[in-house]
Parts: sequence; C-alpha cells; structure tokens
Amino acid sequence: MTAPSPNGASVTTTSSATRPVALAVEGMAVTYSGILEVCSDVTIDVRRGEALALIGESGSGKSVTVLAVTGLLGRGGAIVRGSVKLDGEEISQLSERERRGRKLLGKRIGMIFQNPSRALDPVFTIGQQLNEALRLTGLSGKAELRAKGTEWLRHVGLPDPEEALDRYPHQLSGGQRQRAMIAIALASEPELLIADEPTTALDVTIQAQVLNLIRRLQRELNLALVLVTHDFGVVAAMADRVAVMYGGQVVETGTVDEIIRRPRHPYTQALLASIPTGHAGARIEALAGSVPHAASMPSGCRFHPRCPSAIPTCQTREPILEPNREGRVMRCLRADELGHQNG
Ligand SMILES: Nc1ncnc2c1ncn2[C@@H]1O[C@H](COP(=O)(O)OP(=O)(O)OP(=O)(O)O)[C@@H](O)[C@H]1O
Repeated sequence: MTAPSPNGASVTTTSSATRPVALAVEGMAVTYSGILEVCSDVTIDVRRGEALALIGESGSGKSVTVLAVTGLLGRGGAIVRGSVKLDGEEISQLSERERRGRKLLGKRIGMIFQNPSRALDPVFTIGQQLNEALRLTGLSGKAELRAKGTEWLRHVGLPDPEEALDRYPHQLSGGQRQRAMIAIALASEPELLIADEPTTALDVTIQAQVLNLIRRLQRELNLALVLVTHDFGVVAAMADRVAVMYGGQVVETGTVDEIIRRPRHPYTQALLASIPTGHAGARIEALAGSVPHAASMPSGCRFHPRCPSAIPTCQTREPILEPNREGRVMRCLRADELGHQNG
C-alpha cells in the first residue's frame, strides 16, 4: 500500500504489526549512583517505519529512558534491570567501550538533541561532521563524500547545500543548525532515530517546519522513531503510537487516536484536560502538584496522591502495566472500572 508523504512523495506502508521490531525495552530500571532509581519498569517498543512518542510532565523519566537506550546516561547512571534490544540484540549490559566498538550511537542509532550545539562540534565544518557519519556507510572518496554530503543537506532543506558543507555551525541560523544535525544523524543510515524535544529551543515559526521534516524523513527512510515531547500537538502531528510516562514508569500506551481521543488512565486524562483548548471561556484543568522525585516516590501507585480516582488500595498495592478488559494497556488498579468513563 502507498500513501502520500508530506512532501508529496509516495511512501510504502505495511501493516505495522508485520514490520520488524527495531527497539524493544522491557522492564528497564535505571539508577544513578547505584541507589537513586529514576526509572523503573519502563516497557516500550517501536517497529521499523513507526513513530512512538514518549509524553509526560517534566521529571517523568522520558529523557532518562532515551539516554539509557543510547548509552548516554553519563556519570553514575546505569541500567540495573530489564532488557533493551536493538533489532533483537541485547544491548543493555554493554560497556561504553563495547557500544563504541559496535558503533551503536552514530551508526545504528541516530540522535537529535533539543540543542544542536550539544551534537555539533564548533571547531569542525558541517561537511567534516557529515563525512564522519558517511564513512560509517562505507563511503571514502573525497568527491563521493562531498556529493553525498551535499545531497543530504539538500534533503533536509538547507539553502545552498554545497556551500553549507564548508560552514561552521555558528555560521548557520538555529533552524539551519537543527537541519544540519538531522542530516548528520541520518547520514550513517541508522535503523532507529531518537529525537529528544527536537524543536523546543527553536522559534515557533521554525518548529513546525523541522517537525514536518523529521516526520517526512522518518517515513521516507522507513525509520523507527522515538520522539520525546511534552506537547500533545506534537504527538498528534508526529506519532503513530504513544507511551505516557509518570514517575519513571510507563503508565499507558496506545495508538495516537486511543490516547488523545479516548484516554483511559487518570493521569493521561488529567494531562489532556490540562491543555488549554483555545475556546473562549474554556476551563484549564491544571493538574495539581508535580511528579514526585525519585528519592521520595510514594508507595503503591506512584500517581495515587494526585489521582482523582484513587481508592485506599492504591496507596499500598503497586499496579502493573497490562491490558485491561477492553484491551487498553495501562498501569492502574481500577483499569477495568475506569476504562469506559471517557467514552
Ligand atoms: N544525572 C542525573 N542524576 C540524578 N538524577 C537524575 C539525572 N538525570 C535525571 N535525573 C532524575 O531522573 C528523573 C527523570 O528525569 P528526566 O530528565 O528523564 O525527566 P523528563 O521526563 O525527561 O523531564 P523533562 O521534560 O524536564 O526533560 C527526575 O527525577 C530527575 O531528577
């Protein structure tokens, strides 16, 4: 089956269930300094050609989840339980050196950061940084690298792509730097692309263009995309499926339609209700309180102190992520009762 992409090109689509799973994270727990468990029991998967959005308030564990997958947890951070499989290969216990040796990040996993200055080296030209990624695909000749580099910069919509190869990052605008970073992330032909709040640092007018670009390339290149965001507008425009995170756990997963139109978990419902609708007189249902810090996680369900539907058992019994009677996957002791309340 073919479907038009945002730029008019045809994109081959197959039923998502038949595509190979690119990334499977199961029951992953992450600690810092061996004690502070900042993520526990994170379970997500994403198939080739599919875009999964991770959404949740600040501190819910979205960034830690993707940093754990990419091996960028930094000092003191480690995956202490669970599994992370890239194309079926277990990578959760690889050392940094082994990850580098297998060229996981930069070859098999591409990463787009919120701030391009984190990914672009100020002392090398865009062309030099692109060449590094292109060499991982086997290209080596100078002319060949230049031609392919120009092609990538054209692909991401940089004006004067050939001249842009010789520019340093500071000679580009913010939006252009983001486009160059996307080209570098994709030039090594990764199977999985991770984008952590890729447009938050950009002007509002540029944000939609960069998001459209990421979505178009994800579809054209049949990439698995994990997109971190706190914006349901971005989810609706970009994702096929959604994982909602709270307190370092996934609390609900589903298709975009299920999560946005028929949210089941009280946290997802509260998050959606806290979005201003734009209608005059509409009430903004702010979610009281904030995500608890890892050092002071409540017992039982982590959301119970803020949950409008909590019952006494929620204070003591920890729910697991599982399908309820109607097949919706959520972490809630009242999953079957609350399921139908929202239509
Ligand atoms: N380097 C670190 N050392 C210790 N704790 C950390 C570290 N990085 C993150 N945390 C903690 O892990 C938890 C999850 O943080 P994370 O950054 O993943 O949240 P997030 O959902 O991505 O939030 P935001 O949208 O603000 O980026 C928070 O309690 C945070 O304080």
